[in-house]
Amino acid sequence: MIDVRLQLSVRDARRRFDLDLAFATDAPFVALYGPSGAGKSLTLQALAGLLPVRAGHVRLNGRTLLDTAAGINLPPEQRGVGYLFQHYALFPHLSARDNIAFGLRSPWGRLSPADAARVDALIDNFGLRAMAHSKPAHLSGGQQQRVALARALACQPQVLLLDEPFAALHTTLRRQLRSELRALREQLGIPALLVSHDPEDVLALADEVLVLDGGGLQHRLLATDPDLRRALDHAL
Ligand SMILES: Nc1ncnc2c1ncn2[C@@H]1O[C@H](COP(=O)(O)OP(=O)(O)OP(=O)(O)O)[C@@H](O)[C@H]1O
Repeated sequence: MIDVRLQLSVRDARRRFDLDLAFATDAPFVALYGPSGAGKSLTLQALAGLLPVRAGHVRLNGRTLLDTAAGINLPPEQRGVGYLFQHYALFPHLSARDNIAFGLRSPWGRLSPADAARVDALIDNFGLRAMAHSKPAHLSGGQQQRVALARALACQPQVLLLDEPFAALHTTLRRQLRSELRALREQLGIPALLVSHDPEDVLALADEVLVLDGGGLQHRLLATDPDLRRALDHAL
C-alpha cells in the first residue's frame, strides 16, 4: 500500500508551481500520467525525499517515510526507494559498474564484499558484463537504461520510482524493455510508480493510472477500464 498526501511549492525568479495531491493505492504498477508540466516528476522527487514538502505524508506498506504533522522526514537514503531518473542521470565519469555501485559505497568509497557481490549479480542479470568498465557515453541507449535500472535496484528498494524510463529509446527497444521491466517488477514483488506521457507505456504496464494536471490529481483510471485508451488520449 502506498499512501501519499503532498503539498509543496517550487519556484524560480519568475514562476511558482504548486503541487497538491493525495492518493492511496494497492496497485502493483501505478502510472502517473498527464501533460508536460503536470507535476509528475515533482511527485516522484517528493516521494524520494528530494524535495521539501510543506504538508503531507508518505507511507509505504505501513512504514512512514514522511509525516510533516509528526515531524518525520526520512532522508532519501533511508527511504528504501529505487529511483530511475529522467534521462537516467548517470555519472559520466564513472564506469557502468561504478554507477551501479554508487549508492552502496561507504563515505570512504569502499564497497563491502556483500555489496560487491550484489553489484556483480546485477551486472550479470542485466547483461552488462562486457561493458561493466565502460563509461556511459560508450554505451547504447538500451544499455544506459539497464545501468540506470540496475543502479535503482542496487539498494534493494521497497518501491521503484521510474521517471520516463523509455523516453530515449526507439520503438522496438521500448517494447522489449517494457516487457523486461514488467517481468522484473513481478519477480521483485515490489510496487512501481512510473511517470510517462506515452499511452503505450501505460497500456503495457500500469494496473492503475493517476492522471495529473496543474499539480493536482484529475482522475484515476484502472487497466480494466474498457475506455482506457480513449481516456489516456483525452488526458493529454
Ligand atoms: N526546481 C524547480 N523550480 C521551479 N520550478 C520547477 C522546478 N521543478 C519543476 N518546476 C516546474 O514545476 C512544473 C511541474 O514540473 P514536473 O517536472 O513535475 O512536470 P512533469 O509533469 O514531470 O512534466 P514532463 O512530462 O514534461 O517531464 C513545471 O512547470 C516545471 O517548470
